[in-house]
Amino acid sequence: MVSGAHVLVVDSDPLNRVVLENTLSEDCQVTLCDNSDAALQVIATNNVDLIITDITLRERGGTLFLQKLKESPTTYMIPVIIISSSNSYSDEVKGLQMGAVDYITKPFSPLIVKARVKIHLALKQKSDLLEKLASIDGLTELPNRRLLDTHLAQQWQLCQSTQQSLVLMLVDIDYFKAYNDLHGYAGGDECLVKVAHALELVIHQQQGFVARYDGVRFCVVAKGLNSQQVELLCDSMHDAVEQLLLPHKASPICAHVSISIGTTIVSKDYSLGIAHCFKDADGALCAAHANQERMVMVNR
Ligand SMILES: Nc1nc2c(ncn2[C@@H]2O[C@H](COP(=O)(O)OP(=O)(O)OP(=O)(O)O)[C@@H](O)[C@H]2O)c(=O)[nH]1
Repeated sequence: MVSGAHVLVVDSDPLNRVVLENTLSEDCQVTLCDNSDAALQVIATNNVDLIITDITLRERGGTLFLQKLKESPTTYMIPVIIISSSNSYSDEVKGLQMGAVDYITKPFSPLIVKARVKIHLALKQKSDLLEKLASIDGLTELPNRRLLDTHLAQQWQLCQSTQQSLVLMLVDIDYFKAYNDLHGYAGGDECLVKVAHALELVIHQQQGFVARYDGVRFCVVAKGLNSQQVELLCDSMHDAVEQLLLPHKASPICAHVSISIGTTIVSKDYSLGIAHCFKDADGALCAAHANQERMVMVNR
């Protein structure tokens, strides 16, 4: 069994709940619910790895529960095993077609339930790992461009509907080609990792999001900040990188590795769209480089 996994048992029959708890609690954390509404509350506030439910697919409540789980972007990946008193072939097909990973009929053998739970937890663990690997940058371990795109699309919608400002920053390490030439590509890699972690510390303190955007550029997404707060945040990012004290003898502007930042704040004109926002931040970053300014900001 996958140690530390959290299994949610949803069954209206108290005896079944006890049997399932006894079967699984040796290897997993088990939470018991006697109805689907209580189960949805548990799922909303806890990390659940697998659900075992006795839903009856001929009843609307049963199909609705499974449908809700499979339609929500936060729960669709939780494997669901149906344990049903119906041994009808069509109910089994329906359950599997609606997204359940397995269908066990009552009366069930605890050992079979245990074995199947073990298989589905192991598969879930592997798919979680794949999902993680597909979303992080291999060098810096920051979120990658794929995760950035998903996060930004969500934040854009949220900020637009709640009338909060959305801040998008492009952060570039100055004279990095020269740094690579001096320290070698491996030395450049080490520098990238250190800068990434320094930025991550500052941005996470502000509940923001930082990803590796491309090459030596990072992208920061934050919300609800005004121009002054953005300036303070940029100062903290500059300080964090400069305090790493990574010598950069080839830089004409600083004895140590430094960064430049191009920023867009969108607070009025969301009709511009995300692509335009990136164009603004990129333009601001070019202006920061050209004028040797630490940060250039565009307000929309
Ligand atoms: N070590 C290392 N270098 C990289 C990586 N990705 C991109 N680079 C290098 O980073 C350098 C980026 O150079 P540029 O951004 O074009 O130019 P720059 O020297 O930083 O000049 P300014 O942007 O004007 O400050 C290039 O030489 C790339 O080959 C990486 O993952 N590791």
